[in-house]
Amino acid sequence: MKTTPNLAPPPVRPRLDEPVLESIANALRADGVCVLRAPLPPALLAGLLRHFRSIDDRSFKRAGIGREDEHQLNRSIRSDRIFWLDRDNQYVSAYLNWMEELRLGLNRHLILGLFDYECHYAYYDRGAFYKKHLDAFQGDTNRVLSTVLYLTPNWQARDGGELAIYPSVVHGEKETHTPLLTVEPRFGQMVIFLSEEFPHEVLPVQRPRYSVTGWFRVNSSLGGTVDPAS
Ligand SMILES: O=C(O)CCC(=O)C(=O)O
Ligand SMILES: [Fe+2]
Repeated sequence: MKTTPNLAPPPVRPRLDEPVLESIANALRADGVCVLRAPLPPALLAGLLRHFRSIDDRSFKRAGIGREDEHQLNRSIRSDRIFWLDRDNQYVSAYLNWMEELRLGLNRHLILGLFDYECHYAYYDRGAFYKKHLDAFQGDTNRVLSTVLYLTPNWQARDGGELAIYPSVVHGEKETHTPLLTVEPRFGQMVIFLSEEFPHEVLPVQRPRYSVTGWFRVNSSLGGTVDPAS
């Protein structure tokens, strides 16, 4: 007799506990950056990675620089491939629910006026990188907070692909080349930082690297239209 596989129930609503929210808000207020070792349940992480891996290679696009011009490709700056997310998948939907709780919580704690969240999967094949950049230029964008959730299973130091975050560049001062901190892309780890503040780069990857990158945005559009995700 054929048996139906015993599928685990979907992770309906992973909780964002108040103490965790407070620690994120405090770190962002004090340092502008926050690293969380494992904020999401393993079942959700596994579901996301399964979904990520099930997507056809051809659906992943070469990432452009700047949201407005997807065609402005510059492989010397970045060589990852991306897939924008929506609520079609139950695990993505659960992730977006958690992010929505975080958005509301951060608005309560930090009065940031975060309006929405957009995110994509990012796939870095062996040899891929993303050179030093800012996710937002002051006054020129509505991205306020950048988030990255890492999904590479069993990451080891020799796999590379660390995220190096550099100190904020003060106008007129020389840029430093020593990172403020280096985030290892360990499975389940998440980093959140102020998009306009910190230049950062993804060091060359030695083994396929999986992540979910996203941005909390403010609605800075005129005339009531929110600019769409590219
Ligand atoms: O994956 C990371 O660690 C950072 C990615 C990034 O900086 C970006 O996509 O803008
Ligand atoms: Fe970035």
